[in-house]
Amino acid sequence: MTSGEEVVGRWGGVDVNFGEEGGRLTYGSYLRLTELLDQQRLESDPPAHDELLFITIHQVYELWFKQVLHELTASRNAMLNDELWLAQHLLRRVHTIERTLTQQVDILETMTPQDFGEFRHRLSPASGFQSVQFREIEFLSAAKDPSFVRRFRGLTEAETARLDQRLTEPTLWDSFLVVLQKAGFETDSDDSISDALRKVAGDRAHYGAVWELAEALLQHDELAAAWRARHVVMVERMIGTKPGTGGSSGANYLRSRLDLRYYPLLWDLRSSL
Ligand code: HEM
Ligand SMILES: N[C@@H](CC(=O)c1ccccc1NC=O)C(=O)O
Repeated sequence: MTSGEEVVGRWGGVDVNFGEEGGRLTYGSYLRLTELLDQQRLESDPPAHDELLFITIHQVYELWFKQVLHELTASRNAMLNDELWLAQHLLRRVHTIERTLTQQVDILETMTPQDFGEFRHRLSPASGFQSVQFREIEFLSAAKDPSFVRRFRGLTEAETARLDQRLTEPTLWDSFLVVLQKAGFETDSDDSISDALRKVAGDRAHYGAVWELAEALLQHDELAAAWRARHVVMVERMIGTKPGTGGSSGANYLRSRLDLRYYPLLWDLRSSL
């Protein structure tokens, strides 16, 4: 304990205090539950039964996106600092979150298209397309596309600043290239990078940590693709071929995003192994 803090109890043989100025921390105050549980406001009136589920699912997604950004940013920084074990450890945590995010679609699919139809017309022009954190994850992973920032409507200043920052800062791929350079490889062209990847893959005894990192990046890429595929099938089940509330062609637009890969050179490598 630091001096000046009041000891107000003992637990398991150790002195404990109950937070600042002796105010007792509770489960609810620590987790800010009054604020958190007061954030579900329905648009439908009279309230559509399933709208609470729809809002809850999306809010849970955004909380996990926040965590994913926290971990990916730290993993990127770890690569830049030559901390390869930490970088792959954090990526593995991200994988487990990403699997959970894809599984969550099952819960939303307990909603029928008819029940979604009760409140869907109230949502326009809002859409998942406007998820800033989702786009931050794409930018940080390596898929930087400034046109998304231009197409966003109604961004706050802080959100624009966050996206601009993600567009300028190093991606996970940039930091992986630094790892390859520090391992003695040239990375000035796709050919030299592919060459380096083949050497790493061919001598795992020597380049084990670099190989594990490459595999963890590929896994992140694969799990993002799995989410996109799961999302579009859910969309077809819910709204068929209707246009999206965000103004796109709907499932057609989403299908055009299915081939997106963050790390094409890691996929190309497969053909030469
Ligand atoms: C009933 C469930 C859902 C339907 C029918 C649906 C439908 C759509 C449609 C049609 C689009 C294309 C943009 C547009 O609106 O024009 C879209 C985009 C998107 N949705 Fe959903 N969505 C659903 C649930 C979710 C959930 C739970 C999330 C989780 C955050 C989500 C995240 C996104 C994201 C991130 C995009 C942009 C994808 C991209 O640009 O690649 N959606 N959604
Ligand atoms: N774009 C969906 C509506 C939707 O799913 C949505 C609406 C508002 C906020 C988030 C949403 N989720 C994903 O797109 C649709 O066209 O039905």
